[in-house]
Amino acid sequence: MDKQKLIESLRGGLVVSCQALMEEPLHSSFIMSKMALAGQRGGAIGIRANGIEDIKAIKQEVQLPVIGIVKREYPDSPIFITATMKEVSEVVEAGAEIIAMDGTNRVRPNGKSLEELYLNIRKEYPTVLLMADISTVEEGIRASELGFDLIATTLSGYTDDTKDIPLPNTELVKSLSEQLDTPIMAEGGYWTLEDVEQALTSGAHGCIIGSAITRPMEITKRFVAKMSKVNSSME
Ligand SMILES: CC(=O)N[C@H](C=O)[C@@H](O)[C@H](O)[C@H](O)COP(=O)(O)O
Repeated sequence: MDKQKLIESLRGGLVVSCQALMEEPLHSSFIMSKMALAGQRGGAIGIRANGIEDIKAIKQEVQLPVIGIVKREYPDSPIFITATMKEVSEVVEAGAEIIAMDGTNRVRPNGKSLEELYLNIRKEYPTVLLMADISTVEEGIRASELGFDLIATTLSGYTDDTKDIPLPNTELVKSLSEQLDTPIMAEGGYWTLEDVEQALTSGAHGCIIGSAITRPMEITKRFVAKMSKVNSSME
């Protein structure tokens, strides 16, 4: 599929993020591939996944385009989503159609700038689609100026500058989609049907949902918290 067709195929649709890190109960490429299959059968138009093994397992199980990342922590930087060329190469090698990477203005590993990494990727892999995971309007604008194909609001709420902003941040979606032609994917903290309606009416190109669909421990916690509250109010 060519770049434009792939971007168009995401319009108005749901991407299911299938991720379980080492410390999570569902950590397993097999389980993630079945989560992806459930997403595909449910009508999702794409899958977001972390790590070579998960991406490969998912690509064997579903026919949907995959937005790939590699989460890895570095001692000299807070950036953990596809932070360097090493992770980019891993995502490409795993066969993901779209590479998502941190697009914030924070210090990157080895002191590299976002622009340096971006240019390097375009040189090495001229045909891949690139998604910038950003946290603020300024970062979204910068990512668009650099030439990213897609922007996602993934990191709003997860950086020092945005940690107090309530999620989902549909204001960020609205502001970016009003100012930019680059498609904006709503991602981060979407839990309800009203949230996705708000994302689309705010101009989102599509919506990426993880925890509310693929993290049963988090879903359980949410119900338990609500029930505890109700229980205490009835005492
Ligand atoms: C901040 C961060 O590390 N976000 C990650 C990015 O890939 C995932 O852990 C999230 O699940 C994903 O962004 C979807 O968001 P939510 O699970 O809230 O629907």
